[in-house]
Amino acid sequence: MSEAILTIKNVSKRFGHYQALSELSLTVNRGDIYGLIGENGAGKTTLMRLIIGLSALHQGQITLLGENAGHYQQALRRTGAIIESPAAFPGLTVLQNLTLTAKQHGLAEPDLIAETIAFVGLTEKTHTKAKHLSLGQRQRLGLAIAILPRPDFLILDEPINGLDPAGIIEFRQLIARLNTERHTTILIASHILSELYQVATRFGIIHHGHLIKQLSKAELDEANRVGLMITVDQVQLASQTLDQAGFETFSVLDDHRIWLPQAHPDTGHINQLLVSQGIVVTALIQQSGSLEQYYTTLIAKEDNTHA
Ligand SMILES: Nc1ncnc2c1ncn2[C@@H]1O[C@H](COP(=O)(O)OP(=O)(O)OP(=O)(O)O)[C@@H](O)[C@H]1O
Repeated sequence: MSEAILTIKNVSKRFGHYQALSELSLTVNRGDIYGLIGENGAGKTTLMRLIIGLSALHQGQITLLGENAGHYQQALRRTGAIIESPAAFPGLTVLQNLTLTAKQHGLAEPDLIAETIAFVGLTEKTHTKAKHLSLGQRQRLGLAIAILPRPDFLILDEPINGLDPAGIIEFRQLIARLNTERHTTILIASHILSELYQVATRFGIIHHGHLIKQLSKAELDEANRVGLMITVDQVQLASQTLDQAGFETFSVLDDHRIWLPQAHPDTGHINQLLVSQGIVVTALIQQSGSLEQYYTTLIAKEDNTHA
């Protein structure tokens, strides 16, 4: 069973008469890259601020790394966050900023700072003041500050806002490496859904302060009918061949077509496999919807229901 790193149960938050979050529940499991999606003002930042105790929780329950909000002892030490803007001091160099963070956390390992600077690709900028870094470099310095104490859990609010395409790809790769190499569980909010799709393993969609959907990437792909459509002359034989080759889930749609759900980058291999059995393959077509399409359709349905 998956271990929950963050559990949010029935959390509501009001600002005066304004209901920013309503009875919101979600779970982030160890190893997830959990993508939080929602339009401007949906409540993502409000939720992130509640999680790390920047804002007081009055209704509902938040459990972070086994401790309840309001009674955190170790949970915040094990959590890194970039919420709103990165925490670097503009007049300090990259090295000075990280030295300060190390002191604040009582970290004395001599190689940790240089390793972290290298991890985010800022070695050449070690002695450059934060205010002289480009936006992308400043974002990476913010990330370095957040990950220096090697947190188990990382919260990132719109970390790629304003970055150029190359900067976005670099940042996405850093997030993926943190997750695979350092096993960091990550909660990330972003409006750039095509990027979020590429990095996240689960998604939560917030709309007007409600969580309207939580789903895994596989469920999203299934809902979007992401998969491979194969058209052949002998559907029976093709089905047996795929079965024997270990393809577990596929459906025979009619006399000629087989549907393999989820993305299959190995179309060449599948083609070869079928052709080697004397099957004529007339088409192998990858079909894909997008997270953006899924999200806009869901929001439109939701708004219609409540119109
Ligand atoms: N301190 C506050 N006082 C009053 N209203 C607030 C406060 N903080 C947030 N809000 C309101 O709560 C709603 C949710 O804001 P929040 O910043 O969480 O949205 P968001 O999903 O992060 O949006 P964005 O994508 O624009 O960052 C907004 O309507 C905002 O104006």
